[in-house]
Amino acid sequence: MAPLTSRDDLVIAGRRFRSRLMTGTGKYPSLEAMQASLEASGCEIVTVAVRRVQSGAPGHGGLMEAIDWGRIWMLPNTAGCATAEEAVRVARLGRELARLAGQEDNNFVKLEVIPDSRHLLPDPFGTLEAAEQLVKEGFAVLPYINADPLLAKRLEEAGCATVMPLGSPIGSGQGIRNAANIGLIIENARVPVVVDAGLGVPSEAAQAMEMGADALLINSAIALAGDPPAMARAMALATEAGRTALLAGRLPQRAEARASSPIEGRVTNH
Ligand SMILES: CC(=O)[C@@H](O)[C@H](O)COP(=O)(O)O
Repeated sequence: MAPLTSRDDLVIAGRRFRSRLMTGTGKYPSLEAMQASLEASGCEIVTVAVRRVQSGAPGHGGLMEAIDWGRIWMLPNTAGCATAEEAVRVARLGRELARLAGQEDNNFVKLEVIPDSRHLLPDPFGTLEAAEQLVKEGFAVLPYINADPLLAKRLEEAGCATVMPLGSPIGSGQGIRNAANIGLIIENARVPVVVDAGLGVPSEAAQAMEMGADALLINSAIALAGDPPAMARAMALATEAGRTALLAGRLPQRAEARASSPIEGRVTNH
């Protein structure tokens, strides 16, 4: 484990980031609230729904101009794609979007293949198929998946740059509902594990980082908070607190109490 004094960067596909909190751009009450929140979060990676930007969906007009792409690394995502074929097509458009933002060398894509509009759960088969194709095309693929340790391993073997297991369904704010499986993914992964979706409050962000997640992606909990920039800051602090605690090493849990002060030599009446 890295000593606390050394730099503790997140490295994805050879690119280094100081911040371990990624954010999104959807659901904000205004572009100004989004800008202030990105600033307050200290994030360096922001995911953008390629289809929504291209179609100028509500809240997405002016989005490209509202973000300082000199500072923020774009993570185009394939939200709205129900099949592998669609996702591959939208990923290619995402690469163009990053170029338009001046990021010529950006080959990142957050792969989402989601046929289920009610629970927004990803299709594991379509995700693997699309990931294999995109890796062949030179993308750094960050796949959004259910917390399935075997799928995570298959995606890593296929050459994905990270795996992104969901804590609970997108936008649900239910926190980490599958801690045991996320723990197994973390234990076995040789690529960064990014817990994506469902985190509702900072304590859940800290929990995921304490478990050993390498990074988090949080959108709804920030965008839909009463005060989005304040929540963005709280999430950033929690992400850092969780990471620092992990590196510090926790007190072993015990079944029985242990006195905080030494009991030898104390003055007693008996
Ligand atoms: C923005 C994004 O790419 C999603 O994966 C998702 O929206 C994140 O989940 P929450 O909105 O639940 O944080």
